[in-house]
This record gives sequence, structure tokens and C-alpha cells, in this order.
Amino acid sequence: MKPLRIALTKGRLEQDTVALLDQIGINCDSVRNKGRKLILPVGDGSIEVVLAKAADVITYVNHGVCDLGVVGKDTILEAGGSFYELLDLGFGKCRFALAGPVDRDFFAGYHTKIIASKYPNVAHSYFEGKAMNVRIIKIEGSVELAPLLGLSDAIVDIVETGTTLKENGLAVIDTICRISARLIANSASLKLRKAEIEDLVSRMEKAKEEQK
Ligand SMILES: Nc1ncnc2c1ncn2[C@@H]1O[C@H](COP(=O)(O)OP(=O)(O)OP(=O)(O)O)[C@@H](O)[C@H]1O
Ligand SMILES: O=P(O)(O)OC[C@H]1O[C@H](OP(=O)(O)OP(=O)(O)O)[C@H](O)[C@@H]1O
Repeated sequence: MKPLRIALTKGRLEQDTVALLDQIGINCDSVRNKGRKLILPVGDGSIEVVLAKAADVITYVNHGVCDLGVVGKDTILEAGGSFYELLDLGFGKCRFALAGPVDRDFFAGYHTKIIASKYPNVAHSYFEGKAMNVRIIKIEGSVELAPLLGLSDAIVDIVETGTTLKENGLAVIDTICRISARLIANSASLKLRKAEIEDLVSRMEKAKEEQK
């Protein structure tokens, strides 16, 4: 049988995911010593880890070329898709927040507010929920720059420790929602490889319980 393919978000979530796989008995030395390789067999070879950017994890799972994925709830909320969310993995914890300059009242004045974000869909839903008309500008990174440069009134971005906001004279105006890493599954894989996936999920759940 083909190995079960798990797309794993490179970067911040990588280490915790590898640690979790190790904990449930799937040896991930190949991932730790990957060099520039992007597809790595792990454990006894019945599982393959694919290293991808967050949004691409969802694309690969959606299209069924990967059976499972590990991705942040932030990316899930932004990208959407028709996959199943199987498990909250409990790491990669942060939150989505609306933030702006400490010395300005975001709600003051009647002009249409400008919001910068790497997550325009999340920002749009948030303000739609508040029945507030805003203009959203997509920024690719270091979103905190936008209000500092006078491009936007505020940002919708990820906040973890709050250090980036603080060091740039910004503060949280409102918390939008909590974020953590999730295990997602392609819907066909969930039917076709049910036993393997259920086994993996139950081992992950057990590992999570043991960590508490
Ligand atoms: N402080 C944080 N900042 C950003 N993401 C965080 C943070 N803490 C946890 N995360 C989670 O880690 C995931 C991956 O973040 P990471 O910064 O590695 O990649 P990225 O957001 O795609 O950025 P890049 O374009 O720099 O690769 C995020 O989608 C989010 O779920
Ligand atoms: O609250 P903190 O602990 O300071 O973390 C939050 C910061 O981390 C992320 O940026 P990242 O480092 O991923 O870079 P980016 O802005 O280029 O996406 C996020 O976009 C914030 O800028």
C-alpha cells in the first residue's frame, strides 16, 4: 500500500509536530536531518511527511495528494476548503487580534477605517460580524508596519507574546479568536484509509492526554 502522506507546515509548527510524531512512536530522524529534501519517509516507512508552506498544506489536502495535514487554525479560517478538521493538537497557540497604535482611538471619527492584514478573509468576516464597513489591504508580512507608515488605521494579525506589538507602539484593541495547530484530513482519505487514520488520531489524542 502507498504510504499515508502527512503535509506538515514548515517553520513554527514543524518542531512540535515532529515531537508529537516521535512521541507516538513514529521516528522522525529523517525530518530532523532532512537537508533540502521535502518528502521524507518516517517511522517504518508506512508514513511520509511532506514539508510545505501553511496555505499549501490545505491545497494538498483539499486535492487529495496528501491524506492528512498539520496546519494552524489561522490558515484554515483564511483559506477554507472541504477537508475535515480531526483534532486540536494543542500547540502553535496564539490568537487573532485587531490591533492599532496605542495613542489613537480606533473607533473615533467617521471615516471608513483602513485595515492591513495578511488574513484579509478573516478581517472581512470579523468586521462583517460587527456590521462595520472597512477597507482591507493585503500585506504579506511584518503587518505591524502598515499603521506605523500611515497606510492603515489598524491591523488584523496573529499575536502570541505581544512583543511585536509592544515594541512598535501598538496594542490589542480586540481579540478575535484563539488559534492552535489542527490535524486535517482529506475527505476521501478519511473513508479509504479510515483504520490507519483513526489509529493515528487515537495515538495523538492519548499523547495529548499524557502531556496534561
Ligand atoms: N507568533 C506567531 N506568529 C505567527 N504564527 C504563529 C505564531 N505562533 C504560532 N503560529 C502558528 O504557526 C504557523 C506557521 O507560522 P510561520 O511563521 O512559521 O509561517 P507563516 O505564517 O506561513 O510565515 P512565513 O511566510 O514567514 O513562512 C501559523 O500559521 C500559526 O498557526
Ligand atoms: O506576539 P508575538 O510573539 O510578537 O508574535 C506575533 C508576530 O509573529 C508573527 O510574525 P512572523 O514572525 O511570523 O513574521 P511575519 O510578520 O513576517 O509573518 C505575527 O505576524 C506577528 O508579527
